[in-house]
Amino acid sequence: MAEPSPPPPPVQRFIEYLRIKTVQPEPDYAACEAFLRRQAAELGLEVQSHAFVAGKPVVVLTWVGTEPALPSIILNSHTDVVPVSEEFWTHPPFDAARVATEDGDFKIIARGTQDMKIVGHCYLEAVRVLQGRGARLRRTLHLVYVPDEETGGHDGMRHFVQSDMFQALNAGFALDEGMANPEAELRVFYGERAPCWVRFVAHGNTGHGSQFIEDTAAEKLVPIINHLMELRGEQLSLFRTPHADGSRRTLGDVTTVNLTMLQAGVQHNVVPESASVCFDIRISPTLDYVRFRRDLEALAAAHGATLEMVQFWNDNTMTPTDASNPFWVAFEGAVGAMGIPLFKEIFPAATDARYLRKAGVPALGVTPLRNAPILLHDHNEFVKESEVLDGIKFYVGVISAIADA
Ligand SMILES: CSCC[C@H](NC=O)C(=O)O
Ligand SMILES: [Zn+2]
Ligand SMILES: [Zn+2]
Repeated sequence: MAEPSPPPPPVQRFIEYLRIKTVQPEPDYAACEAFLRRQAAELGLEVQSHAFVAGKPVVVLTWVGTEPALPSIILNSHTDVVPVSEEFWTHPPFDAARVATEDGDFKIIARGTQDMKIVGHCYLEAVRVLQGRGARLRRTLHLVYVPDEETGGHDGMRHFVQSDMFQALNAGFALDEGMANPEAELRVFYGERAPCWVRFVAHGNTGHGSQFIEDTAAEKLVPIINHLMELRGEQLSLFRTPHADGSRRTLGDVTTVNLTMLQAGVQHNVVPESASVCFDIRISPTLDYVRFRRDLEALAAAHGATLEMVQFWNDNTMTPTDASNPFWVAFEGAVGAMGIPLFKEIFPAATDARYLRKAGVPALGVTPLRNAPILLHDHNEFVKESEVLDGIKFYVGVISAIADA
């Protein structure tokens, strides 16, 4: 059989990015920064890098616009990827194998292809295309590469948005990640659900497992668990009920509740002195998060348990998707001109865009993968070569429009 032709240069560079092991919990950020600096040098972009936490750099590549006093555009992406269970992969997850498909395309198989190196890579390639055409954009572009999104952004974007370095960017609008869609529309995320990770802890009487011990730790947790499971049931029914106009509800429209950890006990015949239960709750912006938090506190108190807020995001700023937002108008126009249908949604999980929105920078979450399986955090994550090349064209159109808005 004939050797397949080598990948086109933009795909070759994508493969190079994917081979850098920026995998949690010990991402190789040094190699990643070196890669980004090489790209910036080729493209004549200015580079700023600052590690707010040792060894975890935020790298900003800047293409100055013709009107640098205007608010700038942030093109954000995280460089870290989630761990792999290598035994479930058909190809080593950091080889970035290029495998021919029957329809003449290729699969690029690697951790981070969808989440979200395709996005960070396409930003750079789009700049390369625009520069090749001799284009000049009005607004300054900042390609921002942040660490540690996958662990909540606490060591990356959280510090960055509070920094002078961020203030100096004078950002007016941002793009960040979205999610693939098995359907034909491009999903565009204009807000996110607030992550709320809670732990209820109860203490109680102990004794021999053969007795009627009263007021035990575990039984204090039972009504708490029941209450939250009831809420879960209500929200699940709501999720399955279409909107009044017949359109289906998405996860972003409802609040999900999952019991994720339970702990108690030392031995089968010993009534445990303490017990704890953890929930991963994602609060829809349709719910009042301040009141929700108070209700959880009251629930714990009513049953003699303590409540630990492991994560609580106290903001639900949404990016306007109407004529009041000139960047939305430009985005929607550019996407429409490419003949791509849009589907507006609230992101079900948490991305770094929440820090940007809270800091006052309107942000949209987009990953240019349509008619494609959702593989983020999954085994055998891949994108097709044609999707990378189409993604570059997508950002050429979108970036030109929003940078001239
Ligand atoms: C609360 S920070 C956790 C962030 C994480 N983001 C991506 O998966 C998530 O679980 O949504
Ligand atoms: Zn991501
Ligand atoms: Zn992720």
